[in-house]
Amino acid sequence: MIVRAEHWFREQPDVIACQVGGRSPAATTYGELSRSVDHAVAVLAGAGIRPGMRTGLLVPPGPELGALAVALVRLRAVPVLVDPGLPLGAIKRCLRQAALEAFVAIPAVHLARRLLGWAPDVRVSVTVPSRRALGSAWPSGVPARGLRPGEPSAGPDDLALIAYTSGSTGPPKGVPLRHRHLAAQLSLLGALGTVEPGTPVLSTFAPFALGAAAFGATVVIPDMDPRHPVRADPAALVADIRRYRVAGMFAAPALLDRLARHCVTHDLVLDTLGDVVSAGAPLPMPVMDRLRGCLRDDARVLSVYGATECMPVAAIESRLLAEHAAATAAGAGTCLGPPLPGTEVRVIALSDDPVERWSADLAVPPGAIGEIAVAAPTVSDPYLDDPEATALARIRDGDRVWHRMGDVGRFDEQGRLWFAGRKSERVRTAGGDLHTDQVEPVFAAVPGVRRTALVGVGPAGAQRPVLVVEREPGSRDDARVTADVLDVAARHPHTAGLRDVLFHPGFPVDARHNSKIRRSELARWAARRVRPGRP
Ligand SMILES: Nc1ncnc2c1ncn2[C@@H]1O[C@H](COP(=O)(O)OP(=O)(O)OP(=O)(O)O)[C@@H](O)[C@H]1O
Repeated sequence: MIVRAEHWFREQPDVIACQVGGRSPAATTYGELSRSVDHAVAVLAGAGIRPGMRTGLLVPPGPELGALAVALVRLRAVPVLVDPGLPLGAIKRCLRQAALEAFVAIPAVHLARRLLGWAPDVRVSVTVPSRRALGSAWPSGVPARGLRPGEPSAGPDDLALIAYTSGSTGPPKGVPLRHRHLAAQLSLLGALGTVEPGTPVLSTFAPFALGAAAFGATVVIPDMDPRHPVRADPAALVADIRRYRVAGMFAAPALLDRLARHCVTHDLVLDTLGDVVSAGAPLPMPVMDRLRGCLRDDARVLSVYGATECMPVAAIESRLLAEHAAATAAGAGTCLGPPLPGTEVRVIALSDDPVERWSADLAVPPGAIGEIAVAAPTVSDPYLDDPEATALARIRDGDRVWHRMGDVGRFDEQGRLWFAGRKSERVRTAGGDLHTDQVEPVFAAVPGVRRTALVGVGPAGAQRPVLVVEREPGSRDDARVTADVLDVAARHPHTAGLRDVLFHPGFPVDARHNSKIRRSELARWAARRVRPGRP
């Protein structure tokens, strides 16, 4: 990754690497970024950052973050990236688990660290002034000492960074990624053809922005609070997309929906956008349709499937997704597309127990539903300091390792993978398991329904399925929506047993993408409103 970024410093010094959008725009070229990296290397090394040091990096998206990330990698330190939108207690837990030795952050984060007792063992602390150019605003008086000539750069097996899962089904888990994992991610991202040198790409997710810079793109950073991506102002996003002639965009489904709704209301077409990448959760069919309506006819919308532990696994373009719309609406799940090159996917029997070693009898018959398992060069190291979670997620197979995605899915006859829901969120009724993504899309077209979440109330094996509905703003009354939902439910064998419909004002969602519904939380909420078991 570092090698690739350095390549663009030399190759296209005058091309804009980072364009901060919004009301205080600022552009940084690759040449300027290169000088910022040199400066940051000198400052970080002078402050005492050494190879292998785990370094919390809590700096908002922008050229500073880019320069610091490259500088840390050049110093062979290990950046630790934590989602800023997590609850404070979860941030503390992540930082403690990472056993940080150094901390690079903006003043507000340093203040929080001191007040809340985050990362008490940190020996090196570096403050980055908020939203200012590194070169001018960096504290002076620090002994500048860069890399000594001949110092080795990071190799493929060296630890590159520590990321965290988004924590939508439990506490976030630490994911150590080596340089070879990142290289494999970038090569698959490159093959998707969405990021080109010098092309303006807008990203609402910092790691994708860093990845785009590795391709020499002009990364447009919108003025938004990274703690709440879904609250980003769609009018400001549209303004950035137009002003900087953005050709590619990365955003999670919930934010794409917000953007598309704004465009529909104001009759806008985003005619510079040729490529939109969505990831983090299924791209619901109504969202995809709405989004397509705001793009050029030849624009591509790619829904990418993967996880922090192995990204990307599969991808599907909206036209192919649309071909499966009827199947999805009938309860087949969401098509994820074929596995990407070099990524082997198998479907194994559903179980909540660890599986130590691979054996042939783990695989389900072709087409049957089970847990999605992946073996690929992108599969990360075991979880940080969490042998229990690792045992539940990894299967050894000679010199390979299978990563259990914790997702339920299947293959179709064309070798395409389908998503049925998350394993831990399946609803276990007396009549068998119900999978959330085979149920919720059935109700996507019911008037007044914005989205739904299937949850179970009661003990596993005797759970009562409850459909929780989030209404369209200003929509019809509850009784009519309920009647329509139950009417649609009665038309499909797998939903015919549904009796309970509840209305919720706003679903709890994950901190990173604000797109994954936190169904375990909704299940507790529902349990207070319906009686368990059959009436
Ligand atoms: N295109 C997609 N379609 C369907 N689901 C997706 C897609 N992209 C990502 N996901 C979901 O996101 C999951 C990966 O999310 P991530 O790595 O951010 O953490 P998480 O698994 O949600 O976190 P935790 O394990 O802490 O709950 C996948 O396993 C899958 O459930």
